[in-house]
Amino acid sequence: MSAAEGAQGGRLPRARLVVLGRDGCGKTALCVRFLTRRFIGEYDRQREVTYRCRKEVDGEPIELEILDTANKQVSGLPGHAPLERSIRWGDGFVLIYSVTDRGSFQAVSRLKRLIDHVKQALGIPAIIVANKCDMEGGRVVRPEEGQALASDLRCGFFELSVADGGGYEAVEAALAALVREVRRGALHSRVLHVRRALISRLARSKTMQW
Ligand SMILES: Nc1nc2c(ncn2[C@@H]2O[C@H](COP(=O)(O)OP(=O)(O)OP(=O)(O)O)[C@@H](O)[C@H]2O)c(=O)[nH]1
Repeated sequence: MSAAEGAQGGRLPRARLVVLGRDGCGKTALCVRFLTRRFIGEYDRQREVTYRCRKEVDGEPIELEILDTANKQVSGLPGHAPLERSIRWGDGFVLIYSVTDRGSFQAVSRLKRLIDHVKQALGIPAIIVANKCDMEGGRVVRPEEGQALASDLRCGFFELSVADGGGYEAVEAALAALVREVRRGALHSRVLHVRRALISRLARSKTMQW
């Protein structure tokens, strides 16, 4: 796991985050907002892009790689090979939908199931972001529905607008929560690793005594 590897190898800890969601829900806008603090209205992007940046979360520096997946991948659900490759690569996941698009909301459960399936594990760090809450007039997904889905899937939940004045702070808070989860997961696997090593060493020394 990259966050753990970095800490042990003396390099800056790293985490790989993957942004997943239906086309047009604001994946690129979210990434660009996080990286540049700006909201840029239109993008012409067909392929996935990986962004790299250094940030501080809770006063500790971290190197982030953020994969902005292409919409083609998500509409190809389930079992689309490039999407599965992206999921295998990631340590933590942003599942984003637009509150103005029920289809994007429905895609979140399918994406989460795919993550659990590809990773063959439960409790993979993931957050749900309900985007475009500035478009109250066009809202078709209520905040309670998003909250209920997040509790069901055991994910953090953030309703925000990437476009709004406070968009940067909201996106930063959401991604910081995800980084914390990734760090917790990395710590947990380090503890398990040490525990396994100790048990096997103990077993070996007992064998020698006999
Ligand atoms: N009003 C409003 N518009 C937004 C918001 N976030 C993104 N948009 C707009 O929604 C459209 C789609 O945003 P993108 O970031 O390209 O969405 P995407 O999920 O990357 O789309 P694909 O690349 O097609 O998968 C753009 O016109 C954005 O300007 C938001 O919070 N509020």
